[in-house]
Amino acid sequence: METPISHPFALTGITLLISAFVYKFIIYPIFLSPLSKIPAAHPLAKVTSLWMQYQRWRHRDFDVIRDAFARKGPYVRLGPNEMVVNSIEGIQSAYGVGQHNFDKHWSYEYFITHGTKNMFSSIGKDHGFRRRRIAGVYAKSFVQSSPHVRAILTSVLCERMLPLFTQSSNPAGLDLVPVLQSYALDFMSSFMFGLSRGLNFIRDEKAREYWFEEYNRAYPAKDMFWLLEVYPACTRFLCRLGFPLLPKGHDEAHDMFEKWALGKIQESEQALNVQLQEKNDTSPGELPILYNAVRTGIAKDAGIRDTEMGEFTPDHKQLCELASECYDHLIATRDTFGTSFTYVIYEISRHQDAQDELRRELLSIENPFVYTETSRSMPEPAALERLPFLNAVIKEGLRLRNNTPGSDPRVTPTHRATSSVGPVENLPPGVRVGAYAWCIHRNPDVFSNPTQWDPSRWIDTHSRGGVDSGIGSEVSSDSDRRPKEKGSKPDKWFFAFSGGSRGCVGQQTAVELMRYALAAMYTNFKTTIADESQYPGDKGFVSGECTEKLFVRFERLDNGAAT
Ligand code: HEM
Repeated sequence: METPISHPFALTGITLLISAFVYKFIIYPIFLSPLSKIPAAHPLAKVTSLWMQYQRWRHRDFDVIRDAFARKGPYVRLGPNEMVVNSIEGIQSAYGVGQHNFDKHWSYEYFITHGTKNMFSSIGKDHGFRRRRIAGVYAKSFVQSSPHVRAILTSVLCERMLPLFTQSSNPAGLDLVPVLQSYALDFMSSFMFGLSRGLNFIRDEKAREYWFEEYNRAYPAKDMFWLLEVYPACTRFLCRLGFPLLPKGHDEAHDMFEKWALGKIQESEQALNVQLQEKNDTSPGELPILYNAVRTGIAKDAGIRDTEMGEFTPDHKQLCELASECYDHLIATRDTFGTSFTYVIYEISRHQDAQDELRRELLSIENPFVYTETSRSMPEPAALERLPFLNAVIKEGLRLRNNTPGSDPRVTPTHRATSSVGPVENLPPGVRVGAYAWCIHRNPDVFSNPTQWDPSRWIDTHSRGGVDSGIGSEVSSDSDRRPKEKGSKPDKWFFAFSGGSRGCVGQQTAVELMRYALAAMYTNFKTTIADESQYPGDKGFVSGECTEKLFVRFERLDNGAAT
């Protein structure tokens, strides 16, 4: 009797199946795919994404990618459908604007909260639409001129942070990481909800510690592989089966933050309602700025006119959308600002000559930020913006310490048949493309002695004409030393805030916060490193568990006069 396998049709079928398999999974990716022209980080990367996923699981992904760039050049293949880039042309393709803007990878869906998308987790037109609602309140012109922003900054800086530095006479120093995280979180939460509804972590250490602990449960740096690379639903299912992939209390911590954010939204709605009904001038700092911007956007989309805003009451779905957006900006702040800014201060504290130069510059302005029991005279934003050295130390710090452990992945979009990334053409939709500012900022052809902290690389001593701090300024100055002109090579390669239409919406605010804090600190204090044994310097990332510590000594100067 004839066995099924010896039947000629069955044999042909199996042969065809094997041929199709070999073609699709071996011949096509190795020889025919547009990605086959890109050197692979590892031979297996040509045919399977498992090699890269294994590196991610072991937290070795960054190391293997950095080594691959060194060995293979600026375009490296990580899988049959994945590549990373380390050139400005590559970045401009993947992180560009408009037509050139790629979609975000699905892993960003992890940042959906309250069952609804926010700007960070949305793609395509939906993203642009959400971003337009809030871009105005993050614009430099708004941040620098709003009396509410100034009131919040004065309160957080002069009533919370500077008194802490003044009291910090311990020779063992003050751990700066949580303090600077708190500075940004206190400011941003007040910017969102109004000063009296914002966080107060600089003063309330216990509340801060509890929040940070829960945060690490909700966003466990070590376990993010499971949440970002394996579908969260699948991860949760495996956890329910008993696999300990996520820390205990992960879901509860998430729920706690969602409830907390929704509560703040309800408080802000009540406060705003009173402000709209009374039509009085809101006390400085009390307007829930971000909440109001998102709420106005939602109301306008629902057809409410400006004159009817007082009668608008968001329903539950709209309140969730408001909570999701505002809470996401707190996550963005927690994950980036404190770590990057600590590094800026770390380098200034290690380089006393640079610190003296910075202090001289800060004391040279018309209204220096001298802080005493009775005087809190904050300079105007433009006076700080035009200081070349102040802006240079910020930019140099951000050059060396800015990156998340991941590559902020994009994917070639579905709305066109093929895309190009730098010289690599004809990429089909769905190819994952990533980049690391950490690597981009250490290119020796762009940044001489790239691993050296050197703020002078951001200063031109001879140029003339309009001055641009390179972090969003256009101010004229009489000094011979000017920030590097916009469009210079290092400036073009500056990628700390990412780029294009999905670049950091909070960058002007972040830089403003840094300028003011540095002006306050270095006009009035001298800083030195007390203990850096638990600090990774420029080797670390932003986000993560923030277990790093940097102890800094603060020495009060006599009314800001340099010692
Ligand atoms: C030094 C501090 C900061 C750094 C280095 C930084 C860096 C970045 C980067 C690299 C991105 C792009 C991420 C991606 O493509 O996946 C981003 C996006 C974003 N950042 Fe920041 N950021 C900082 C501070 C802030 C602050 C203070 C806020 C507060 C609002 C903020 C809010 C955001 C938001 C909402 C996005 C998403 C933008 C969008 O999807 O259109 N960031 N940031």
